[in-house]
Amino acid sequence: MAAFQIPDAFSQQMKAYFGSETYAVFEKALDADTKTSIRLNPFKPCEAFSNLPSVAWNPEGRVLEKRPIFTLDPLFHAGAYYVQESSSMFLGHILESVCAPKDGIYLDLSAAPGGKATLLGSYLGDEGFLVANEVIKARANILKENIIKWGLGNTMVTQNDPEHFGELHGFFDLVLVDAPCSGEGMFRKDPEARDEWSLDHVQLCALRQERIMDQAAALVKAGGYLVYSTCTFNERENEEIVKYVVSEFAYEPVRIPLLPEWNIIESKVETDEGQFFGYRFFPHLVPGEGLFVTVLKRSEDAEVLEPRRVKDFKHPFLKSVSNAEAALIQSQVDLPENSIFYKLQESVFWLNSNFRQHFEFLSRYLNIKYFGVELGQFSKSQLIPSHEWAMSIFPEPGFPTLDLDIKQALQFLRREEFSLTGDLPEGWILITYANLPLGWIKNLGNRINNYYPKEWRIRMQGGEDA
Ligand SMILES: C[S@@+](CC[C@H](N)C(=O)[O-])C[C@H]1O[C@@H](n2cnc3c(N)ncnc32)[C@H](O)[C@@H]1O
Repeated sequence: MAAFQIPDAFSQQMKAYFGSETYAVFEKALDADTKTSIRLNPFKPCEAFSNLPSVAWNPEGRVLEKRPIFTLDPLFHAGAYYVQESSSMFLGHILESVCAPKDGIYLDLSAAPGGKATLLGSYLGDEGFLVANEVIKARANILKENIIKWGLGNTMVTQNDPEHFGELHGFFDLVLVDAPCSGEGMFRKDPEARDEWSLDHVQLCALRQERIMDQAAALVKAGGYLVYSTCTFNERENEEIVKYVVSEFAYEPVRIPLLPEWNIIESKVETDEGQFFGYRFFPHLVPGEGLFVTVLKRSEDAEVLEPRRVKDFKHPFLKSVSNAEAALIQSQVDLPENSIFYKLQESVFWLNSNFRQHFEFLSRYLNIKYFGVELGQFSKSQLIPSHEWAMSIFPEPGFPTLDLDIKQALQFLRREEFSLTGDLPEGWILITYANLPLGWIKNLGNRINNYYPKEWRIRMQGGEDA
């Protein structure tokens, strides 16, 4: 028996959905090669991908001719792009179509590794604020790393179970639930997913999705949006969940405009509350993976929770920064006017002060793993810059910059020793590749210390000839 066969019960289900003839085309597509795509970071512009075709529904998406070794591309480590299959990038089209408020507070409830969270962050830019949450600790760490690399400073990474959001009903302008699912849409990209599939697993996933939606649907404020997606085709985990949500909460349908050549299938979901819409991506019709997504609008008479003012901010780990310390930071670092600072352990963090009240309110309930931009630590009144700061889109004025070629950049990313010729100033130097920051070195005169984080260093050899 061949490895990773398509399960019989799955074939029957899909035959019933498509009919035998279309099913045969669909099944064939499950064994075809996938197309690799990336989504560019609009705040870290680079020329490298300008000649590649865009993803049809997302101008920041690019379709690659073949899959490169991303580990050996310094631009990948610089956060210039995120590797994301193209169906998932439809979220960008949804945000634009519904004119989701750019100055809103968004929540991505199941955000790791961060594909959709970085897309939401790009959309919000410096106007809005995103809570990117992941319940599983190891996955929350990966999410944090990806948010740091994306570098926008508009995101707070939390590690909480959806149940922990119970005090935040009506708080968010938009909530995304990209739910854990039976993964039928991954049968092409990840054939092992076929072996993990069973009807029992589908049912287990659906019940978990209902539990997650019991929490998530309550978190959206009146007039806000709930976006629900899965990477499965199963109606039990898709259309049935839409029916479940609208039977429990007051939501209105949202219809997203499509171009016929995109080959995205609109699914009409008939409920006791009227007709709702879902969008289905099938591998024989689109270049990306299988996906289902729906958008619902919370009724205007639902609740709205404004963050209550926290008079004297108190938190077990997070401390406010005194006016004197804030002035010292501002004197050494050229940051936007709307800046506020906090200390976590010994590190100083920057946050957009427009979101101070929201952040302080959220910090009462959520387990914070990262937020804003970690700037560094003070030593004798001097700020020792952090790697997180180097990865952020804030300029690093006052620090000299050195742009490396591909060979040197890979040596830097491997934390290998390398020599640099020319007149280098002593002290901290920001290392860049194609003018995008990669991290810090410190020139001590007789040697150079490489401050690329040990846990991020690349172990793969090669790539210098790219
Ligand atoms: C499909 S993935 C999310 C992918 C992510 N949105 C992205 O675009 O990169 C689903 C996530 O839900 C998380 N998860 C698992 N069980 C969960 C639960 N009970 N509640 C919320 N999230 C859960 C998983 O750990 C996983 O990271």
